[in-house]
Amino acid sequence: MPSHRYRSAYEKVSVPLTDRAWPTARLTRAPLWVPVDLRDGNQALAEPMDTARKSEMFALMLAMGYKEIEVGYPSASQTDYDFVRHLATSDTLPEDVTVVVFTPAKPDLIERTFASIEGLPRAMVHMYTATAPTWREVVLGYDRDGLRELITRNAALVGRLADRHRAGTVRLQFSPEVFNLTEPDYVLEVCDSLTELWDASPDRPVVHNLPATVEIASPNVYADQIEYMHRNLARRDAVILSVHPHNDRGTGVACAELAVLAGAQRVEGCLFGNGERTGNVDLVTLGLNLHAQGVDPMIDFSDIDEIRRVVEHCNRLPVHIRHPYVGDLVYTAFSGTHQDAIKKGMTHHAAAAAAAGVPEREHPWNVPYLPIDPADVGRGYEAVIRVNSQSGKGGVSYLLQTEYGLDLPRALQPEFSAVVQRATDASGTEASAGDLFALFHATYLDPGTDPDGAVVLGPWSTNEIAPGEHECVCVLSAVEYRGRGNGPLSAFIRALAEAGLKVDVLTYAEHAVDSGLDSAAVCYAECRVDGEVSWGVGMDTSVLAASVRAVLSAVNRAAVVASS
Ligand SMILES: CC(=O)SCCNC(=O)CCNC(=O)[C@H](O)C(C)(C)COP(=O)(O)OP(=O)(O)OC[C@H]1O[C@@H](n2cnc3c(N)ncnc32)[C@H](O)[C@@H]1OP(=O)(O)O
Ligand SMILES: CC(C)C(=O)C(=O)O
Ligand SMILES: [Mg+2]
Repeated sequence: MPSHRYRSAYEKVSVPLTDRAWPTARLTRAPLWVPVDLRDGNQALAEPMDTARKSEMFALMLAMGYKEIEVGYPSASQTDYDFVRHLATSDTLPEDVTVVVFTPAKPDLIERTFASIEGLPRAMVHMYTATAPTWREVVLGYDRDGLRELITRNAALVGRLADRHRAGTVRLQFSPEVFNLTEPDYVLEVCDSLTELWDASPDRPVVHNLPATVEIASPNVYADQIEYMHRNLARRDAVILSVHPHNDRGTGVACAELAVLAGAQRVEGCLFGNGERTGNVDLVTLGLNLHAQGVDPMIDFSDIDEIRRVVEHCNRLPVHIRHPYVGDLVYTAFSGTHQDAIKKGMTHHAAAAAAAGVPEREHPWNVPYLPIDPADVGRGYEAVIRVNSQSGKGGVSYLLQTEYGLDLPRALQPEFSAVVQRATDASGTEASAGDLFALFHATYLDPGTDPDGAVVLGPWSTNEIAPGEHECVCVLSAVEYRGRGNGPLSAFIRALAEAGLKVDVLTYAEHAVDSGLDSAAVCYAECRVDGEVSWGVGMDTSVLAASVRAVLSAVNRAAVVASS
């Protein structure tokens, strides 16, 4: 790899900060969130959104609770211009929502931008110019002074046009694009001059938005850059310090979080991280990271699948199945030890909530391997555990319990899990809950084994012939037998002995499959049959019939176990 062609970030940016405070700060409340999907996300799409898709995405953002939304670059395209006009003329903008429009520092484009917002009750005009050395010299063709002069000249125009609108209805924002590669003293100089020019005050604050336009350094470097600005910006109480991370190094979320620790009050990003190249920072992950720390993100993520559906439709891009908080697989465990821990954690959670007398949805969440309760974002538990050849007894028994009401005794779980493992190893595929039940049925409830060797139960009955003495009469493989015992099941076991089958019941368990009088009972019996130990299971609406079938199942399975 020709790594020598690249320079360390520490050589490119040097921040004069030594006593940084961000490492010990805490995230205690949500910053102001500004989705920029309709501008930055949109400019990165192969097929930019038309008015219908823009409207759908905008409606989603309103429903989620965003209060500032960047809606476009109206001087760049007719679609964006028309969308802003639509908002200005439709009179549907909620009173607590401000739209942001984006413009470069070019007089004709600034004027068109202001034309687009005519009639809007509130708007923020966001002017940007790249300030980093390579952009100054190679792209724009200015030195430091020349570029500052261009910025202030165009900012003055922005200020004059804003003043022509009804007082206080237009707020102003500036972004020194590629802030993260710009000399800190130069950014301060430029931002401070605009704060003064626009006469910002605490009740009319300016937004200075400091983008990591192309992420080039580890998040601690960005945090240092933001803390330096936070401490040194003039009229700090008249400035809203905003950040705009991209994700080129895959650390956009970390940059945003550390930037907030370092003093940022506002974060721009996109839903599920759409945006130029590797994307803008993901506002959904940021919001739900706060939620998972006990901090209200002030955004409604309670139906995350619907949010994803709208975003995928509007962007015409899929969200990855492993995307944090929303991917199809992010609340799913395939591996055995994770499933075991989740099953125990869920059971413990339900019991702890019941003991505390609160609904499960209100009780503090502490389930291994699941950072949040999937129900918080509208996801069900059914997909939490899925079974393949990497799975163990915990997952298999969890699915049989949650989907079919079968509470397998602990000692039976490893045996059935081995049966599942053989099947999934052989198929190489996942086994659904339905597949598991079919396998369970075929293994225990209807073994359908060697018809010659199997004991077939014909008509049978039991009677209490004297207090505490029961008789069983049964047909076993077409021959009638009788047996007596102190209960109906022991009478049946004696009848089996008459047929030459010596059976001892070692473990016995039973439960109703559902609640209610008509519910089926399931019985599990671990038996020693002529020296061979095996499990049998029976299911019937009568508990006695289920127990007789369980013992017979153990008898027939013992023959299979002995011959295998
Ligand atoms: C980091 C960001 O996301 S920045 C936003 C980028 N978004 C977009 O570019 C999407 C929309 N853009 C467009 O549709 C077009 O670029 C337009 C309509 C705005 C302009 O198109 P054109 O007039 O054809 O210019 P083009 O984009 O090719 O070139 C940019 C020109 O503006 C200059 N420029 C670029 N940014 C700025 C700025 N912020 N302020 C002032 N001038 C700028 C460049 O130096 C270049 O000038 P030159 O023609 O003298 O060399
Ligand atoms: C805020 C603007 C200029 C931007 O999208 C960026 O720098 O990434
Ligand atoms: Mg950007």
